[in-house]
Parts: sequence; C-alpha cells; structure tokens
Amino acid sequence: MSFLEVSGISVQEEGNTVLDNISFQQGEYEKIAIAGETGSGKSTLLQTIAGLVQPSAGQITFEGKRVIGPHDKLVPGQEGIAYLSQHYDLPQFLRVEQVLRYANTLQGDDAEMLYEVCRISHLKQRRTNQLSGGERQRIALARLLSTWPDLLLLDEPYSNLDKGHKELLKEVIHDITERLAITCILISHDPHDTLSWADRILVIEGGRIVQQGTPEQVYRHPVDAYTAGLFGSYNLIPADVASGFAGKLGIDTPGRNLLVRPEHFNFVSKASGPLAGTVQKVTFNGGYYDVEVQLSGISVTVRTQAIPPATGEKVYLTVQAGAITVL
Ligand SMILES: Nc1ncnc2c1ncn2[C@@H]1O[C@H](COP(=O)(O)OP(=O)(O)OP(=O)(O)O)[C@@H](O)[C@H]1O
Repeated sequence: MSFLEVSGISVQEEGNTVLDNISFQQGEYEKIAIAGETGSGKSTLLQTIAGLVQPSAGQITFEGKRVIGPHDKLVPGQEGIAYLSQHYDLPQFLRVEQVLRYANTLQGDDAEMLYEVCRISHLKQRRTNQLSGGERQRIALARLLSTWPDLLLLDEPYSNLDKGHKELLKEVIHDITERLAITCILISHDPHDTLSWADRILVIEGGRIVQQGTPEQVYRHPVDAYTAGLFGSYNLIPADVASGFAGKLGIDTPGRNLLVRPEHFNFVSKASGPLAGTVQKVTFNGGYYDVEVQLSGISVTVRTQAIPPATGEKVYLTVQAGAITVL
C-alpha cells in the first residue's frame, strides 16, 4: 500500500478539462515537487488531493483510505492532509498567541517545538495586523500544522517573499520534513526551489503529467523543450542541422531536434575542438557569462565562469559527454 496513490484523476471546470488522467504514487517521507507553467493545473491537483476539488474521474487513496471529494462531504478536506493555499487567511487584530491557541490540538512541548520549527516563537504577542508577509505565512503554516498532518501540500510557498524570508522558509520546510517527519508536496515556479529540494519532480502541461523523475533526470534529460525550459536555459539544435552538428562531435543522431544546456558546452583549443565558431556577443550575469557563438548554420549560447573570449574572436567548442538530449 502506498502512502498516497493518485489513480487516473481528471477534473472538469466549466466544461474544460483542467486535469487529465493524472496518476502517480508517493512514498512516506518522499519529497515531491510539481512544476509546470501558469494554468497547467498544479493548484487544482493539490486541491483535489486535499479533498477540496471534486474529480470527475479517478480515485485518490491516502494511508489506505479513499479521499472523499467536496460533493460527498459536509466539511470538505481530508483528515491527515493539510493544504497551504497561496491565498491563506489569518483572523484580523488577534494576537498570534490567540490564533495559535484556538487552532491548537497539541500538548505543551509539541506545540512549542512546532512554533520553534516555524520560527514564530518570538511573534506570539504581536497582533496579526503587525506582521510582515513572510511572518504571516509562517503563522498560517504553524496553525495548519497544529493538527499534525501526515501530508503537507505547499502551493507556491515562496512566491512574493524577499530573499531573507525565502531562505528562512526553506529552513522551516527542511525542518518540517526532517524534525517533524511530515511528508510534503510542493509547487514552485523557480527551478532553484525544486531541483535542490525534491526527491522526484512531476512536470505538468495542460493538465497531464508529461515527465516525472529525479531532479537530475528532468534537468539533464527533459522529454521536450517545454520541460527543459522550466528548469533553465537551453539550446535547441533543429533537426535539419542536427546531424552536421552531432557528426562533428562523432555522434550519430536520428535526424531529430537536439537539446544542449549552455553550461554543457566547453571552450577548448583548436586541436581538440571539433565545433568552430565566432563569438557574437558576451553577457555578464554575475556568477557567469553567457557567450553567443555563431557555428556553421546555428547560433548557440555557451555558459562559462571563466574569463570569456572577446566578441569577434574565433573559438572552438565541445559538448560534455552524455549532455546531448535527443528530442
Ligand atoms: N473553479 C474553477 N473554475 C473554472 N476554471 C478553473 C477553476 N479552477 C481552475 N480553473 C482553470 O484551470 C486551469 C488550471 O488552474 P490551476 O490554478 O490549477 O493552475 P496552476 O498550474 O496552479 O496555475 P498557477 O501557476 O498560475 O497557480 C486554469 O486555466 C484555470 O483558469
């Protein structure tokens, strides 16, 4: 029996298919991230798992029990699952300590540990209208966790946070999984949030899962340009120039589009560089440079942390072993 089993879930809203036959399983303590463009169905999927949206087909089982949708339940929601919405709400003008006390089902030490994990112990005497956005969010999270769920669903928790609050929330989420042993599913637009955190990433496009795998798999071997673009920049080598491009590297390709990440190109000496080109443009990005190189029939972007060649310079490139994805 899986901790969470999502089988063939579809959701219709106003005659449109928002989720289309979604299936996946989650093991206890497995960290799953969901990535996808705006409107692809990520929030709807979390809300369906939480029992807040009615599926038109399929079934969700959580810890061996079927999740009941809102049409079949007086008070929507599933015991043991907590959903932190992008649009959480706190009661106005109460002290934080009151908000937490009214929601709390935990005994003294457990409650204190939860507040410490959420980095809110120092805020208890504040009123809810005297808090920053990041502080409000951590209090909403602590209030939700005070029922001690087994599964926490986090819907874009990092959006609208400045760098400091974002880093603090990352520590909180780390401690929720490690110290409180609560399993999480997290949605984020930012590849830095998902690639470094997740055990597995589900990629959603138009309500369907188009790829799932470890962060390395979805980053290094995306199934298409959509998935590649969610996790960083890429060069698409069109099929008509692909065999000439790959041939120079000693690789046979089946005449399909190729995908290469900018950091997977290396500048090399003339003797060892099978791809010859001319630098068109150099962009400084802080920790690295993006160098646009015109090769025969195609322009590519090469990312380097070293001092870059100058515009107009003749350069030679190779691609790191195994870093070409055939689409
Ligand atoms: N209650 C609803 N009624 C009508 N359409 C809806 C409803 N809920 C969601 N949708 C539509 O379903 C699609 C998916 O919405 P959803 O919020 O799940 O996407 P998302 O991937 O979470 O987007 P975002 O990243 O912008 O939050 C959108 O086109 C949205 O307009």
